Amino acid sequence: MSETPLRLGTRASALAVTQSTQVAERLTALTGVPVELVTVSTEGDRDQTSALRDLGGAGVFVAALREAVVDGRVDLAVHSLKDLPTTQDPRLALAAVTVREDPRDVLVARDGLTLGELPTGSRVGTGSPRRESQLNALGLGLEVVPVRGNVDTRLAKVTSGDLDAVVLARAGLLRLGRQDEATEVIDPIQVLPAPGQGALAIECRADDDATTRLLAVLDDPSTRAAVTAERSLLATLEAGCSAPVGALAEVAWGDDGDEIWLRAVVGDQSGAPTIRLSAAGSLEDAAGIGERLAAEMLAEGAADIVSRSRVGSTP
Ligand SMILES: NCc1[nH]cc(CCC(=O)O)c1CC(=O)O
Repeated sequence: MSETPLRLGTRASALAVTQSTQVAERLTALTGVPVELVTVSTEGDRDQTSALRDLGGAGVFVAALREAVVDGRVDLAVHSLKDLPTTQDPRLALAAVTVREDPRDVLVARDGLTLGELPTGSRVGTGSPRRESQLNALGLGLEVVPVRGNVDTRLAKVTSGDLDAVVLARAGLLRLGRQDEATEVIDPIQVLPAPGQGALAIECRADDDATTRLLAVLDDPSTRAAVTAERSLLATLEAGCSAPVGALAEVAWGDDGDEIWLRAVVGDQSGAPTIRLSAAGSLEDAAGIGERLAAEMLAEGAADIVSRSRVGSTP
């Protein structure tokens, strides 16, 4: 092919490279346009010791990639949608939301154990306030231990005996071909995933019409509607990725066409009761469903919980 390749910016982690490669190959297969990967290093990758919330949340992974797109070093970037802030950067277009992978969390425990089989006092690793609060709410007496690092580092903590278990996104394990290491797929009735979990977001410059049009072939409208409901809930709660908020929207065929069913949880790390609610509506009203459910949660006291989880003074 003689065409100039599109430059796709990616982080260097195994998961980022895998998902960027999968998107690049699919884009080339569907459009014939060649794509080359360009590695961009981010503060979240360089600093492995600080807790994520001290670095400013998972948004640090996204910021450096976005800068590379904005200043033209690359033409597009692939993000895990759950890591994207809910405020859209006006310099960028969310050109595609890919078909969602399994959005659920999994447990990877020693000796093939499930959550219900882990003895009281078991050490379960997660750096996510959302996972921590929901695990605590199960009342199993688990000790939640903060962990950071890429998927491989976290899995190694179980193999080495450092931890009894870790909780991870199933989507990440599936993309890396390591899904068989999970010992339980956690039912969302127990632990709701992060808004956007399992979907990929593809961004390009807002003024780059040619790339925007090209990337549209990767967009999945029903995934986009589901994550729109989840992310509008998160935005209305004024919560970010470091808040103990889980949400899952599912699209199903109903009497009046496609319908969205949205479930959400606002948990509390200090042991206050969690708030769990759900709502349903039409696909076209995805954003409205999220906003109204968030308003209901705020009326039940979610505002206090969310504001206590905020990083420093950032809004
Ligand atoms: N928190 C980091 C992160 N961001 C995206 C994924 C992979 C899953 C996805 O694409 O949603 C992960 C790993 C994890 O949570 O286990």
